[in-house]
Amino acid sequence: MTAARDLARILGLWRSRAGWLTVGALVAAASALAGLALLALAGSGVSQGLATGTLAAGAASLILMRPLILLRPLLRWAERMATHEATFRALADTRTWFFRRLSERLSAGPGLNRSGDLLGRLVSDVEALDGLYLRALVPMAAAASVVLAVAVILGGLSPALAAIVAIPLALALLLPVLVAPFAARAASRNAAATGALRAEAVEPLIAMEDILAANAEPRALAKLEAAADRMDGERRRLARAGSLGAASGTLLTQAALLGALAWGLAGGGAGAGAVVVALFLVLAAMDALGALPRAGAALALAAAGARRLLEAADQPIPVPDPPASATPSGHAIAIRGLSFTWAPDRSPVFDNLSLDLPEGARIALLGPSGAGKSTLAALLLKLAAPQEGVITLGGADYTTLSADTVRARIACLTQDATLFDDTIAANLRLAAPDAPDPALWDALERARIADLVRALPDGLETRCGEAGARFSGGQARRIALARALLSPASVIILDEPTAGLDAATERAFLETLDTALAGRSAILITHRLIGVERPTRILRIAGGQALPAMS
Ligand SMILES: Nc1ncnc2c1ncn2[C@@H]1O[C@H](COP(=O)(O)OP(=O)(O)OP(=O)(O)O)[C@@H](O)[C@H]1O
Repeated sequence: MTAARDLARILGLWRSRAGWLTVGALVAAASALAGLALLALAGSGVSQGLATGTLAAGAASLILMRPLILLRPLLRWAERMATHEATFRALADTRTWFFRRLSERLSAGPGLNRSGDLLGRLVSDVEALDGLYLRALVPMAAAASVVLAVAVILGGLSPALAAIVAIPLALALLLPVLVAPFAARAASRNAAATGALRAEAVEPLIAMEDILAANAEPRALAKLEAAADRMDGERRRLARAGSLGAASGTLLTQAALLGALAWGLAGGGAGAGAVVVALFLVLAAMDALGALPRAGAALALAAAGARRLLEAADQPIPVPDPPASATPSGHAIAIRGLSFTWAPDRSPVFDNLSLDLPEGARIALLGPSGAGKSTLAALLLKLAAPQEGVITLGGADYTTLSADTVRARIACLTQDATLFDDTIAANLRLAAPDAPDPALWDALERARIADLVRALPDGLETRCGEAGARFSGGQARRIALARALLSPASVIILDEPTAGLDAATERAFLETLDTALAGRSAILITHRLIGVERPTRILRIAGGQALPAMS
């Protein structure tokens, strides 16, 4: 039941592709019917030959067969083209939809899932959905039209013969829905095992240096092998359900074949000619029905994929947007009576915290590790929402502001800011897509990294490597800092901006903080001040409160 509901929701996502999907199914049905017509004509030719003692009597059928002989491969080709085109479009839509849903849900908070598992959902679970259309719905539509045509053709010759042949064939049509529940458990475990395998592979690959340094390679490999074994086991179980379906399909088509023969031998009314036609029709139907047992496993796999996608996509949004955003007047920030905990079973990070950041102010926020400095940044960026208290930006309550509105006014250099595997210019333009090159150089100058970039043969076009691997930690941090400084936002949060910088560069950057942040408000999150930052206020986060502090 849940499976049917999940699959119906996925089909709902594909609504805008209904045209392509319907054309694909219709062409597939036409192609199957052309195959049926070909063998029906062959059967009728042979039966006329049998009746007159010479195959020449079937010449009329042969003439009719000629266009079909050309049409059939043409329809097959068109079927492949149309069904695959429809699938590619529907799956592309699903991926975009899923990615958007994830981006709304994973911005902060306790990790929903391991990244490798989420990657699995985005790739293999979405791919499993192609089976819903390509391997289940399309073959089922084609087979149903063939069985219907067999019943109609034979019904014209003999209703009894039509019943004997069409009933087992119609039963074979039910195979996908009968096989799917048997395959469901294995399919769902297979999907989970595939996700786990990806997670076991992705995590060590991302952190390979740490794995090698700890001599933990054999352990990582053993976990990977165990996950692969689990996945293989489930795939074997799935294959068993598929073979059971295939055997039942063969049994049913043979029952139709033998039924027609037995009816003929027993001297059924319509004569040998009708039996020959019936035999040819069953042979033609076997082609279309042959795909159905696989359709059962495909349905189960698609349902398992759909469940995993919807499970992740339906997580509650940590900070829902209001239906329409208010517009802040200015960018002064005020926090009143804020209480926040990351999860109900965790101790609160803030308890009745109040804080003001007037326009143009620069607050230095100090506090021991784990005090909640980065959590405050997450709350100000609307990546998390307080359980109690009010935050306002330019006089507007955060609950009336969309995340986009807030993030257009508040930029942040997070503690673990990442560089992407693209050029330096593209990494910088994440913050300001239309910024011209001189603005990029200006931001790099302010972050004290322009000289290094200038010395690179490709300058701004130098690729950063995955997670900025091309650069040292401190260099990558300064490029990320330049990105934050490039942002046109009026409030900048700098979470440990000088982490990874040597003392001289740190001092040089902090001394120029005034120019770097000219005209903007700023929150400087740091463990310690070195005396050159010139903040307008210094606060210490401790015990869930922001208290005035001496540096
Ligand atoms: N995304 C998150 N999900 C769940 N808990 C979190 C998350 N971020 C922080 N926490 C928890 O909130 C508390 C405050 O952490 P936070 O990172 O805000 O401290 P911090 O003052 O920035 O520390 P540090 O100086 O070490 O960076 C910690 O107990 C931490 O475990």
